[in-house]
Amino acid sequence: MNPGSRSANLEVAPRSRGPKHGFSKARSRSSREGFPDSKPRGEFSRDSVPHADPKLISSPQREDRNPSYRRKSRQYNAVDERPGKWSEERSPQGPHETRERRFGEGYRDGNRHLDRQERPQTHDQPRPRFRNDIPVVTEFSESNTTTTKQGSSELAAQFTSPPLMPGILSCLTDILGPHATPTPIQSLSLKWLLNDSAQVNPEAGWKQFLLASETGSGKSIAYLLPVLQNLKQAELDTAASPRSPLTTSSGPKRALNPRALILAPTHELSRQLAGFAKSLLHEVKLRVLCASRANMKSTKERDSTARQMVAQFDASLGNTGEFELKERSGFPVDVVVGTPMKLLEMVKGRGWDRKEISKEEEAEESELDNFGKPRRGRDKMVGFGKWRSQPEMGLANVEWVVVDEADVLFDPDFQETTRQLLADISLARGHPVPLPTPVLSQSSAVTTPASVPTPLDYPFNLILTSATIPSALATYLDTYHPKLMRLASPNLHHLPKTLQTEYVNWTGGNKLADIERRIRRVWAEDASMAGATNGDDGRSLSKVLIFCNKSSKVDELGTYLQERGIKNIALSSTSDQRKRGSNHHLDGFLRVRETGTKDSEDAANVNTSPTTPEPIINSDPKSSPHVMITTSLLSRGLDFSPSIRHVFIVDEPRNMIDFLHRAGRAGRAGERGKVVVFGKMKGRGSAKAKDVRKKVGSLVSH
Ligand SMILES: Nc1ncnc2c1ncn2[C@@H]1O[C@H](COP(=O)(O)OP(=O)(O)OP(=O)(O)O)[C@@H](O)[C@H]1O
Repeated sequence: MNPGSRSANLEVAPRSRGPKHGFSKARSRSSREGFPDSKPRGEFSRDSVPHADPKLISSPQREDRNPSYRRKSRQYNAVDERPGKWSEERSPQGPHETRERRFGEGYRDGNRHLDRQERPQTHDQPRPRFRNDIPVVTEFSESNTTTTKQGSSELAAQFTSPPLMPGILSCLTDILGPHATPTPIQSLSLKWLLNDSAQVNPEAGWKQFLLASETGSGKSIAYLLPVLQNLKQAELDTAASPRSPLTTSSGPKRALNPRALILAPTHELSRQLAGFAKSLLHEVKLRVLCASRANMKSTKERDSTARQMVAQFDASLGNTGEFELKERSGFPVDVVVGTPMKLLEMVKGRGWDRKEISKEEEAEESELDNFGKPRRGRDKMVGFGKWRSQPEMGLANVEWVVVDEADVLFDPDFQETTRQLLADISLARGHPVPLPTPVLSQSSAVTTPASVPTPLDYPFNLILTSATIPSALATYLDTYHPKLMRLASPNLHHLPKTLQTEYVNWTGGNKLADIERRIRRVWAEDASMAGATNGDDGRSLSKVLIFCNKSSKVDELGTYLQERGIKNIALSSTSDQRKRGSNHHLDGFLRVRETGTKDSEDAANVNTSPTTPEPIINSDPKSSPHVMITTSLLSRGLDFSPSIRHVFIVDEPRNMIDFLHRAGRAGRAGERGKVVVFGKMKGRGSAKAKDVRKKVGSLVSH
């Protein structure tokens, strides 16, 4: 810990003196691509923003000081928020339902809560009011933030200090290029997680960390490097007594006994993370499995077992022999990536969360669901024993757990599942922890303080990552993880520095036509830029990612653009493409890596060398989709291609957290990007619209 620390467990990386964003290589590439440097309309002057005190994120003084804002505020009134505008997002099912909606169509990934939103809703009950604005953390305030002047010298400026294993380092170099340097959050992670001497909890030996940094700042590498290196090192250390997952004393034998779990809110993100982890392991050969239900080629998901999953996983590797089965009876998978609900299903057996009912009840209930509708699919399976499958995964070997997008997975609606899994791991490892009953509310209070909550000391290393720390997560961490070491980048809770902001006014006519016009303008600018720089005939037309609040709007906009010759992919939680068992529905939009490795069914994104600009394949928007329309479903964690240089926010952001994540799908890894916020300039709701704009402005990096 730095001598100058005011807080015992929080460190913020010092501001880099090098490239502003810590992505030197990527930045030079984006410069080559000639992204316009001019300051966009509606952007606040970065100079007017005081340095990195997150408390000032919503500073009301900013626009007063900024003449640009006063001028622009006459032009843009941002967005309409008439009472009842969000009525479709409000749910008669109570706060659970409401929050599922608010977090973007719910992340329906094997998470039972999330399926509820798909059920028919009645509209005769009072609708709960939304809290429009979840404050973007006051947690990292000056009072407990260390600016680490002394600490800066201790932070890694290279990936070689502290040393990475040669195999991991060479894969990392393949991915990022030879000149890549760690981003601030990676420097912190290398210092605190990789360096064994930096034990935070020496008595217990288990580490608890939060990695918090803005979108696209490399949090995946920040946690993957220490986790993978540690796993490999442990394997080497026990080489004399070979690892034998099936011989653990506690718990029954399982096909899978991973040593690390990575939890993510969607299976799309799980696949991408699994693929990324694999790309770091070509040489050190640890085995990563993405436990995504949709991975299975079989449509009968009930028939899928861990054994089948591993078999398919092997098949997807093309029989390269890269990951050999070490024991005929077992599958030495080291890392399993998946949604908490999917992993729980593998641990407890599918159907573990269904209630047991009597035969009479069964007869009564089997035909109709709670809403009186005929049961279909999985919901039809009632009655213990008929639908419950055998557990497939053991947890006794788990020594590392990463909770990616921790603010979602510890959100009051999802934390029950996440914490159940963490408690199960603890139990399997012989150190049960209490499963706390109270769920923390959004406010800083505990809703049902049955007893004084006891801090959770899990018997494994726990890493939480997030680009945003809502107050609910801050409260949760304060309550249950007081010893957790918080590592934060200085740009936390701001938009990436390379992301510009632009406001577009609705013309007052057809909003869909306004959106179409703005898309065409993007391509016109691209074409003229390409023409001006290298005579390119428009091959470098960029792609546009559009976020709506509702599935119905996604479909409507998709159809409208399609009819006007703009091919697009409209994707919401209910889209059939999501069920196909791969990330192919995101093809052309996710970042592609160029090592020749096949993008396998279970998410293996291949490596890319940043020295080679990403190829623009079939860049005609008439023949291949250049527009993706979606909801917040795809706003979390996904590493979108640098060819997405524009994110359109066409519906009023539900809160600034959601906004940061949506906007952050562009401007990643030092690439230039632009977030275009559509809004209504005049008429009702202008006060709130100004408020939205003010808040967005205060997220701009300085
Ligand atoms: N040190 C680095 N130099 C250059 N590029 C990097 C570096 N670290 C990571 N990247 C690249 O940055 C991109 C974004 O990384 P990543 O997805 O881990 O960001 P993130 O912080 O997890 O974002 P989000 O909050 O949206 O999940 C990836 O393509 C990754 O390869």
